[in-house]
Amino acid sequence: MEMLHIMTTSAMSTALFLSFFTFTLFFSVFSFLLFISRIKPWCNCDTCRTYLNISWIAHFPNLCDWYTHLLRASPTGTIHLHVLNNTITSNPNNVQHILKTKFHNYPKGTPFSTLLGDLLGNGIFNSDGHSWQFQRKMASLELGSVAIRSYALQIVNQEIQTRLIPLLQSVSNQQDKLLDIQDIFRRFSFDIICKFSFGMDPECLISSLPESKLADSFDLASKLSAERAMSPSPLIWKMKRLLNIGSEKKLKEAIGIVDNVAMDIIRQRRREMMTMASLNKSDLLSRFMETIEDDKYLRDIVISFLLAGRDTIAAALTGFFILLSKNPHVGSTIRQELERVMEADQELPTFEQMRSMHYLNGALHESMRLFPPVQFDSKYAQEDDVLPDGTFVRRGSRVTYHPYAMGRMDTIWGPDSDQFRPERWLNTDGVFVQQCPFKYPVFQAGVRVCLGKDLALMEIKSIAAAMLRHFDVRVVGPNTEPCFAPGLTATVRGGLPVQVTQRC
Ligand code: HEM
Repeated sequence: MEMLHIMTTSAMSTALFLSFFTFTLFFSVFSFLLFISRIKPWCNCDTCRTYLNISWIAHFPNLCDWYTHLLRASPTGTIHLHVLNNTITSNPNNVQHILKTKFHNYPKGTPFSTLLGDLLGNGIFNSDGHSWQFQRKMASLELGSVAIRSYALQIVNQEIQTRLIPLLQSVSNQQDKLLDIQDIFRRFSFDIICKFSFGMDPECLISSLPESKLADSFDLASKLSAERAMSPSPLIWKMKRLLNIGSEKKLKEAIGIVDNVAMDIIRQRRREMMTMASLNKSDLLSRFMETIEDDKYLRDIVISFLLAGRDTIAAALTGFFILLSKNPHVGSTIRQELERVMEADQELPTFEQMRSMHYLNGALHESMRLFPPVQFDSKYAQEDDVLPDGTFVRRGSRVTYHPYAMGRMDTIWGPDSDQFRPERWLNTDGVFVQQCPFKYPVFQAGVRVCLGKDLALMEIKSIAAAMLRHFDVRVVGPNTEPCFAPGLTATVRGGLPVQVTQRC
């Protein structure tokens, strides 16, 4: 009887496995046919051919430079990559249409959320509809509060004073000592965003510059998730994930490490909250914990913040120092402003002082115009639509707005669009004037505009002020015309070596 039971169970498992396998196979073939019927992998037009045989590389350092060239030449500021089923636009009216007027027709969509789903789960960055609305409401309340802004300023200042400045001092005035400043900014911003989100210090910027298992696993997981998008068909990475092989195996392991750290912190915080009723922590996790009971959901929310607030800041600072190195007069003008606004013995600016640094603000906005941290961003059309420039968008197709190209369009910024000119952002009284966000969607724009913009600008201004007051930073080597590595945010391939000299 026992034997019969075991045999029946085993036969049932085999049958189940076979049905699952057959279903997966049929589903895969069906999806593949659907996929090739929607996109045109065989398109022979000039643009698609150049994309497929990568011949753009002979003339442009980066894919985004080639797109910029095509978008500049297009009378509507819009192009179509048939093989990717992707409409790419640099037209501000189209951007306003996608991000605001017809927002509901252009969600992130399942193709995007599936790519990042294993890492981000249902976090704000990766969700649409009710889940997104709920998180957006909560996050904007929290991020808008005075308490959290002061907490953020306090952790930024502490990291600058106790880690960044001592580290730069230790390498300064040594002709043969080069520092990868991009790596330093990534370490800095990872420490900050972990403290801000989890109340946990990963100590990435301590003087020995240690390897951090969490930072490395998080990097690897973001990189491999983004690389899924480069796979010729989603079926390939999905199959690798099913079989747990190659890059998907590595991705699973990296996410496992991130998950373990995150869940340990969450459990530990719950215990602290239960045992110490008066525990008064200011980080986002503690604040969200008061409303959300599901620990997995909490993990997803906080991990989205790590992604949103880490590489973006490092990319913004890296671009800024590349441009300062080529335009030293801008650095001198910022220093004059710092001297005017701050006390002689003052280490770091206050919120009020930052608000009155109009030239610095202009210089930062100008550098993100030329080197936006998020170079492009895609949505998926839910229904057929026509963009304001007359471009037809088919249901289910991808639509991309391109801040990198938009920052380099003469039609938007005038014939000197390729020049780094902070004055562009100032009125005749020298006061900073915001540009239309649909012309400058560096922080996105419209309904899903970045929630961390003010915090980001505070962090970047604090670091820029501290570094410019104390040091001269000179980029060494060819990276003043950077080559970017593929990924979700702009990362200079091979890092950014600089020489640091302490100012008297
Ligand atoms: C220079 C720095 C930053 C830039 C350029 C930037 C840019 C962006 C962009 C382009 C998006 C839209 C992404 C998308 O929907 O695919 C976004 C969303 C978001 N950002 Fe930022 N960001 C920066 C810093 C930060 C920081 C420091 C935080 C958090 C403390 C943050 C929090 C968020 C959040 C929560 C969203 C999602 C908003 C939503 O979907 O409703 N960002 N950001």
